[in-house]
Amino acid sequence: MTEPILSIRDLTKTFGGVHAVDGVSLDVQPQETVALIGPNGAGKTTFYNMISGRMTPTSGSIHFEGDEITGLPPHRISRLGISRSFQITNIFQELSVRQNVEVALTAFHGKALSMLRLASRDREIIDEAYSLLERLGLEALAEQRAGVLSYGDKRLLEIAIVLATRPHLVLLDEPTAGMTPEETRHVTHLIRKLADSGDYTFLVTEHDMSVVFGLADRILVMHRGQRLAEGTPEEIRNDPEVKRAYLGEEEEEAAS
Ligand SMILES: Nc1ncnc2c1ncn2[C@@H]1O[C@H](COP(=O)(O)OP(=O)(O)OP(=O)(O)O)[C@@H](O)[C@H]1O
Repeated sequence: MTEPILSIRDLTKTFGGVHAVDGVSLDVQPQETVALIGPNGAGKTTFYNMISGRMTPTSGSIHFEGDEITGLPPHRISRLGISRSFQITNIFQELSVRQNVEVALTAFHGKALSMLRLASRDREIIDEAYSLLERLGLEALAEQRAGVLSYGDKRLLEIAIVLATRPHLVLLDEPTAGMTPEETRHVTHLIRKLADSGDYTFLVTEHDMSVVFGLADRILVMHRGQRLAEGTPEEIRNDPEVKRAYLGEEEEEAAS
């Protein structure tokens, strides 16, 4: 068996008396797509924030590619190869779709981030930008101003920008949140293709179960900060405890 790319042991975060994440362990193998799911307040965001360095764990450890990264600041973690896609916060609205990816690639390749550099039209960067846009199905929109893209296409551009930094592990935060059903299907299909290419390892949080079951090789279910279950989509779909946790949530909502 290969070494996990990400290895998390007994990760815990408490806020006062609240155990937001309570002793959760997880291994992610290279090229795997793992989904992290759970009802509202399960601790998913806190778990993610600890991996990306936005929050320091109360206890437990996180190893990435064999090195301990527990408690490192976000910029160090990102430099080591973990990238997190936020909801369209990295996009330069006034630049074209292509230029947005070129800026990310230029920064990644350590070249001077000037418009002059962009204007010089470095062949390597142009080719790589087009290849990324093609992988995200955005090549026809390459010359559009990013600000006029649909919400779904902006989220795809955000993923292209994240991939431009050649991350070894990509954290996708609800990649289809706020999308129409058609956009959701399209984005799920594209991420599945990226995952199937074997070039990426994904850790995904998502509320939409059709997306989770369409994407994940393995699913970790959290509930009230703890690990409730872990398994293949099939195992999770049929797990009575998982059903109960989600049904319980619906019953609570119905009663309130
Ligand atoms: N900064 C904080 N201070 C205090 N409590 C917090 C803080 N962040 C999260 N919590 C609590 O920790 C628990 C887990 O929250 P978290 O946001 O991680 O859950 P989640 O699974 O991401 O939920 P959702 O699906 O609703 O986004 C909740 O009870 C929440 O109120």
